[in-house]
Amino acid sequence: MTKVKNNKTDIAVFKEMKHHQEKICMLTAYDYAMAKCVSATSVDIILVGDSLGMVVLGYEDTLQVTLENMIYHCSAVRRGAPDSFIIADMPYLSFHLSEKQTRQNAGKLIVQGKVNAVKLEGGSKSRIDAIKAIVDMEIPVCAHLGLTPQSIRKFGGYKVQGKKPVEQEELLKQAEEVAKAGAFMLVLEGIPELLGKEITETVSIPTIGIGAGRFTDGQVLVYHDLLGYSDLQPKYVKRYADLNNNIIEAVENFSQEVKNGVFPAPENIYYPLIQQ
Ligand SMILES: Nc1nc(=O)c2c([nH]1)NC[C@@H]1CN(c3ccc(C(=O)N[C@@H](CCC(=O)O)C(=O)O)cc3)CN21
Ligand SMILES: CC(C)C(=O)C(=O)O
Ligand SMILES: [Mg+2]
Repeated sequence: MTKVKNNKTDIAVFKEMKHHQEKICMLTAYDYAMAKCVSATSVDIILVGDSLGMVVLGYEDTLQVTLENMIYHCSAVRRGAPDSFIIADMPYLSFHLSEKQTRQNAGKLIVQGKVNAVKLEGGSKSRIDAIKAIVDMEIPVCAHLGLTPQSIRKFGGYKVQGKKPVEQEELLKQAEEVAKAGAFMLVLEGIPELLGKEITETVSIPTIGIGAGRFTDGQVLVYHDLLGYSDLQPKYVKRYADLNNNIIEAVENFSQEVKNGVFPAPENIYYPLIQQ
């Protein structure tokens, strides 16, 4: 199988990857240092997710994240990953109120946040209109369906969506509609594996799953979750590192060495006095 050449700035690459059944890997990043690490890997897409409200800012949910928060973090991620394909989440209330505000906010993420594309949650009639308005501005849009975290008040918690046949039909219909509206990619979150497979086989655009099983065209996780750097452990997360505990151990070693005078050692000192 020939690997699709990925210059990481052309959205056509992702459609080709779907066509060649080459898995697409997406990961979140929220600042300069994280973006530098992620861009040093084979990860194809960096997502500046509104999950930053929870994992970086300590909010209870993603609803309080502002456009200014997103722009601030996007521009830091861009500085750390100058050549990567970066997608920014449109935060709650930034694409719900009017077409004019939707267009203005998407434009600000592109111009001030310096990202390549924006992502917005939902597939209702007004969300479809929002996707069309942004695509009309030559901005690539990634759609996001299923367990959309900005709908937590409506869902009454982070509950797997599309368990009932009527919900499955509705999600399949919405997936077709976001693709028809011009979305170039679709994130599927928190749905049964069979539905993730059906949607992926039905739509022409690449699907990226998080808690959507094995058959989506790619996978996305939250940086902190895969590194063991958050407390959240939903079923779909696999931990590849144990950062929380590693950090606590390292910081405790530092604190002990300060308290017992082991740090700083002579090699950490400018022009150390001769030891007596
Ligand atoms: N750190 C982090 N990771 C995420 O993936 C994430 C965020 N934050 N914040 C925004 C949303 C919230 N997300 C969540 C949060 C909790 C569950 C959860 O507890 N799920 C249950 C499923 C319950 C059911 O069966 O309906 C689980 O046990 O996995 C899922 C997604 C996904 N997003
Ligand atoms: C989990 C992904 C899909 C997301 O939307 C986020 O990080 O905000
Ligand atoms: Mg998000």
